[in-house]
Amino acid sequence: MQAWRSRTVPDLPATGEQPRVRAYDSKAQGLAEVGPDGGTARMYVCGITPYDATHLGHANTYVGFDLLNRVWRDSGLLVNYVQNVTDVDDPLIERADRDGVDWRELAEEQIALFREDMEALNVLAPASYVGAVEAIPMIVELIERHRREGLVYAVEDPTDPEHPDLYFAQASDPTFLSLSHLSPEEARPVFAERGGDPDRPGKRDPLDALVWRLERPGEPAWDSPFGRGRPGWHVECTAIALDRLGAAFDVQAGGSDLVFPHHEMSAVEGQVTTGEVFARAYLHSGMVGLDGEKMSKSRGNLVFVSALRRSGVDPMAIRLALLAHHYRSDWMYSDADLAAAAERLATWREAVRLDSALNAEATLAEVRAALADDLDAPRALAAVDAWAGASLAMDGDDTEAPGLVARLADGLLGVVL
Ligand SMILES: Nc1ncnc2c1ncn2[C@@H]1O[C@H](COS(=O)(=O)NC(=O)[C@@H](N)CS)[C@@H](O)[C@H]1O
Ligand SMILES: [Zn+2]
Repeated sequence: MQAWRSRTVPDLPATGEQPRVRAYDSKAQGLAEVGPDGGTARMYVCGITPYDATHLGHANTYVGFDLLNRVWRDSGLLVNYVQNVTDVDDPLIERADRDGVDWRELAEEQIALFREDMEALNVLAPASYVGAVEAIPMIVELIERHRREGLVYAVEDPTDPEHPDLYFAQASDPTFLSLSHLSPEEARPVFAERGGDPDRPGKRDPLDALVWRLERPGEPAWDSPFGRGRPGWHVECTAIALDRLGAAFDVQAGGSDLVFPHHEMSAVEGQVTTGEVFARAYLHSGMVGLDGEKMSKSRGNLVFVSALRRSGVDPMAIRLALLAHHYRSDWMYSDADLAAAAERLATWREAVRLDSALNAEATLAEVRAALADDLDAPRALAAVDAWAGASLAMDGDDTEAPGLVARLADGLLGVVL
């Protein structure tokens, strides 16, 4: 599937020894260096389920991990960034049914909107942007392999004997639950809340995840050696990541609501396939809320990037409103966030238009140090605030500085001044 267009990332001068970027790894439950010493960094950031796109929660997650992409590039690494689109799954079909539209059309229209929003927010496009539907052949191949190895079994469900759907046996990977650090008892309600079916009769373990749902009337279905049907959610990301990135890629990322079951399940299904870790680190962004509740499709309390853009809000102000909060923090969005961001944007733009200003090499070094420390964007923004404020208050004679800050704002923070 086609991704979107990315602005070129400006080159920035060296400022001494570059610190290796560290980020909080949910599995290790601590900061870990992420990415290789050299060569190509490999990152998989789970993509949208294409309806209600692109709300500020989605944007918070993609802008957050866009920083890692930019920091890696700035340190001289190439980046192989892969993102999926869950363009077939229960929630999408349910929404299409609710709105009386074809689920394919809904997906198509929402993916187009998502691409536009990502481009406007200056999020660098993934090298591979892969839809679940187009990935079905590789998903079927992976399930067939797991079936041959006895890792996937048909559920003999007395309440639904015609549909012995296929499930992945979590017991096949002893490291199951080591990503979320949940006990089976804690995991069970979370699984039920996020698309799982722990109470289905006939499963070997309540936490076993669906990998292939046999065709029901009115549901989309594709041929497979194990009957017409469609893929489960988690196996989609395992198949795409293994196909495009291979085993033990550097980072698997997404919002904190993906830790369990989604990333846990994708990881075990990947690990039993390759015998290696699925990802070396698992990074998760915090939840953006509105009026006291997490912004979510089910609640419908959503603020859309496209609506803000249509109302004349500069997408760079939206990006700055997001960057003002640490990517791992849960926070409540309010219009005040946007107003403050617009102010900051105006100040930065005024300062980079000065003919000369205060030297900005220390600012560049501070922004780099901040982002290398668990993508600390608020600290990076404060460094640029300090340079802009001081440069607007007194005459600086460095004619290179304004251009350098404009380039570092774009290259490292994705903020185009
Ligand atoms: N309120 C929110 N705040 C922050 N991130 C959010 C919020 N809601 C959703 N996200 C993140 O946005 C990304 C896309 O969410 S989604 O559209 O529901 N899609 C999915 O989770 C799956 N298609 C991943 S394979 C996920 O990483 C999710 O964690
Ligand atoms: Zn995913």
